[in-house]
Amino acid sequence: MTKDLFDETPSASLEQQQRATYLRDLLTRYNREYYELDEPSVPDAEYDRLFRELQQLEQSYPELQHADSPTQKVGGQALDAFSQVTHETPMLSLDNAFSEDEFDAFAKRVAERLDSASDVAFCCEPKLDGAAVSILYENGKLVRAATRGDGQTGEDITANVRTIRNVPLQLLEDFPERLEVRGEVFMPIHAFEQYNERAAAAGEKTFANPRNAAAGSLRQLDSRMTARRPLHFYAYSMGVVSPDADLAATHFDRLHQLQRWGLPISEEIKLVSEAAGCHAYYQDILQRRDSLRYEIDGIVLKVNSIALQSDLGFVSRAPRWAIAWKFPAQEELTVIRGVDFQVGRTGAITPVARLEPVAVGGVTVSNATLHNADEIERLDIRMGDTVIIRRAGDVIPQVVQVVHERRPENAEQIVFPQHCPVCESHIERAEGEAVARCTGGLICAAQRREALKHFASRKAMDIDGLGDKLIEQLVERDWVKSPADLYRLRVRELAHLPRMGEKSAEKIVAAIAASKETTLPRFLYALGIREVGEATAANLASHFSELSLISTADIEALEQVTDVGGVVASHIYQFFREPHNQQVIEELLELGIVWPAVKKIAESEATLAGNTYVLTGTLTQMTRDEAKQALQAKGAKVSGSVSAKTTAVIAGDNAGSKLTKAEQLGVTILSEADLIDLLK
Ligand SMILES: NC(=O)c1ccc[n+]([C@@H]2O[C@H](COP(=O)([O-])OP(=O)(O)OC[C@H]3O[C@@H](n4cnc5c(N)ncnc54)[C@H](O)[C@@H]3O)[C@@H](O)[C@H]2O)c1
Ligand SMILES: [Zn+2]
Repeated sequence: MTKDLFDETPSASLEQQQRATYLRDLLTRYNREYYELDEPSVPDAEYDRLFRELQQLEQSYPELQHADSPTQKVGGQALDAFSQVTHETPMLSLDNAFSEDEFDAFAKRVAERLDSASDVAFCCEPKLDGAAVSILYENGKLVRAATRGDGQTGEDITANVRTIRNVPLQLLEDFPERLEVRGEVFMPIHAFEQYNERAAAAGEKTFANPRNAAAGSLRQLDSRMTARRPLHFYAYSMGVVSPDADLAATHFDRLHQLQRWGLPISEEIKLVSEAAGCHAYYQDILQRRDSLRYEIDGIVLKVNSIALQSDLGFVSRAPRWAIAWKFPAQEELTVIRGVDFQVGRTGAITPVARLEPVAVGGVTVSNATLHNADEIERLDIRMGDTVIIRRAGDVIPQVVQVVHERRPENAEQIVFPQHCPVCESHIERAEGEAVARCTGGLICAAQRREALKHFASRKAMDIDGLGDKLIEQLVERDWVKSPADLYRLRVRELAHLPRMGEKSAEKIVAAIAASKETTLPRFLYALGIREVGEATAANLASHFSELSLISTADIEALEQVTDVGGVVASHIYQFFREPHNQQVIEELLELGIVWPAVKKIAESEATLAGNTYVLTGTLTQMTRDEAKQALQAKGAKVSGSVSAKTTAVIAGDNAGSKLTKAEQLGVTILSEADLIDLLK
């Protein structure tokens, strides 16, 4: 194709025309999702990039310009479900700057247009990330509130805005007869987190970010729903005001006028005397971004003089006298390349997504937590998916949602492993629990530290002087990999550790050796089997009396033990099925761990075998513990809760709810005297 040398405006290629149409359609759909449904499918950063691209195409090729292009419009349509409000003056959007250069270009344009020799003062404000509202006061009373809608027509949300606690229903003295206030409704971060936690627990819909939460809450059809959402409001400008009102001549002063009339404004608003001051403001707020109570996506800089604002005027969708200087995006698009399964210090398995590295919130992120198997299912994530990831503040990056339309064909399902990636032990997930865990508590390198601390602790093997710090040193040096290795430590080695002399090393080795003489309950407890505390360990010991009987018992047999339910029984069962755990136990026994035999009840003495008792209230002849031991010595089970399986409830003085429950279930009730008879 030959190019006409005299034609100054080149014409768009077919490809560019198609691209422009594609972008217009796509952005129109994204607008609908964002403004009308409060459910965007891509992050703002992606929207902004596509918007820019379309803007640039339209600028380079004027024939591509369209009156109904998203670049010429504000917001989205008002929903029919609300009655509509026509704005007396349009509610506009803001132009964006994404870099210092872009801000400087804006400041230069302003100066040139104003032909001003002197510096222009700017009012600097945080750009709150919520939803714009217009609130009308007549004779000081709140009479109407509306969303921005498409800028011309918004939705009547008066009832909802009335529920926002810091929006005054009545203005304070001196107010103009008629006053329209414009500002942002947003949800403070901690309120957003609390809201989501509660919604998730109740199985309700959660919001991806505080902006969607605010916009969605504001447009509830039932204002009682809005009232339950912790929304907040800050005013940022005046709309129409009675002509006779005595208004200040600058934007900054007008904001403080609003404040005097009782309207809340942000505490971060600042006046600077020239464009350079905006740079410092940007840096200052950016640095403090993560410590603010609310989310902001940038700052807004406005020419302070109202007269100069009028001189500058507007373009189709935004004023020429203001700009939004955006911060690095906190949400971005990226692709899931793989999933790693990390093992935490307590054996919890956390799936972590490996991402195509992407800049979010000012840093490059290449991992994001997926929390657990439920979360993978809830998000419906597959390998190769394009996802929105979010990194706000110091919080670990999260995957917020999958962009389903970008899923590649044959995207593979993420399979949760059956075996620990660190030690290859079996992974188990208790019923009703979100977290899956490695069962190799004794040998898993990932859990070593915690397992050893527990093993040595006072109520377990009670090893004097083997504190947390020392254990950490031993683990770091790889001297101790399992509890058995503790008994192989030598004075010579230990004495090499920093701040450890020969004397203290000797003491510790002696203390470790002394711990070999223990009791079966202590030893069981020291193994760190999930949910096996001291009491359960003691019950196990007295029920089975021998370790080999416990380690080979099936779940049914384990459930016979006092206070051992299905979940605990399966933890115990799994633990002893793990070959690594068996091996460590064998080593420990070979290294000389011993305990006095637990007296097995002779069958002739087990007169109460098969019976389950519950003790409640205060006994006078003995303590409850003594009663319990006496019953157990006769082969009975003693349980903490009453059920239909309970043989009898033994009620002392002031027995409470357990007695009531027994009565309800028709369980036999015995007195202390009956108990004494029973024990004879
Ligand atoms: N993810 C998506 O699919 C999607 C779709 C549409 C729009 N968007 C996002 O929304 C942006 C466009 O939205 P917009 O037209 O509301 O513009 P904007 O959010 O860029 O700026 C205008 C808005 O800023 C708000 N604002 C906050 N603090 C302010 C202050 N101190 N002074 C004045 N205004 C203040 C007001 O609500 C105002 O309407 C896009 O840049 C994009 O990030 C995203
Ligand atoms: Zn493991």
